[in-house]
Amino acid sequence: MSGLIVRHLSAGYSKRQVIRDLSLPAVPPGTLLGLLGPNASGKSTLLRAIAGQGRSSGRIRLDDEDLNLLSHAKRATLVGYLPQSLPGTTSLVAYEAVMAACRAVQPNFQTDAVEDAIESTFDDLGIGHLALERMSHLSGGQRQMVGLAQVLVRRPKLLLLDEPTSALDLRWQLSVISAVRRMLEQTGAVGVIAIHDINLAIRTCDQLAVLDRGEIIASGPAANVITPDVIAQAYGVSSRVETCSRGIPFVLADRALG
Ligand SMILES: Nc1ncnc2c1ncn2[C@@H]1O[C@H](COP(=O)(O)OP(=O)(O)OP(=O)(O)O)[C@@H](O)[C@H]1O
Repeated sequence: MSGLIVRHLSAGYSKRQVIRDLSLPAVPPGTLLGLLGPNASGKSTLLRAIAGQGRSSGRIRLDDEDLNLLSHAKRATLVGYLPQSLPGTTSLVAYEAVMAACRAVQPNFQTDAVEDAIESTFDDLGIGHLALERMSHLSGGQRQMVGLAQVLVRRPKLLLLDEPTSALDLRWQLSVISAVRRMLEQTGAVGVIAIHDINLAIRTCDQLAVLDRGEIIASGPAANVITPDVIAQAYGVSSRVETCSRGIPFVLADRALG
């Protein structure tokens, strides 16, 4: 089967197992899975494990390839992973930072092809005006967008994004998510995104999975997953799930429980 399959995954750190025997719903090509869950529930640990970083065991298949059996270099060409931390404040300009990220993974890429890919990625994200700015002169949100460009430019078959909108204002959140969705639709790649904004996740992801203490407590389409019970269990919050004028559910968090 095509797309991403994650089954019976366990992952953690030297002194701490965070995820035990976790399975995700299958993520078909061209679609986006949103990972929700409270702080420390294991979202980053899960994304890192799928990216091949840190200790893990279990089955991770992408389009019939077992990612755990691939070399580090081959896996890096297929998987684009954006960690939660923002790119560093180097003296490189944004264009060079994206070029360096591209070359790190695909050193044999033709210069013309890399330049075309960088320009179209900057255009897709609407950040052409940042291309010649030094990374050290960019705001946190601007650096986050350049970090995303470093991943999207490689057109990976699997996109793993750890809170890619955490530093962005409302307009750039929408712009970035649209660029990600367009890339998935155009290339048939698969996306998994960890995100704290439940309402943004409902509107932009094809399916959701809610993590709590390293376990998936609900998964599937937003309408089935986002219920006051699931929100109370995961976040310890009393909430209402209402329906907007476009028929899309949205969450109003009322108060912390207990
Ligand atoms: N490098 C590390 N070494 C040891 N434990 C870690 C390490 N990184 C994370 N943890 C622990 O793993 C657990 C899960 O953390 P993780 O970062 O995966 O959660 P998260 O859901 O992404 O959280 P947040 O929403 O706050 O980013 C936490 O208890 C955390 O303390």
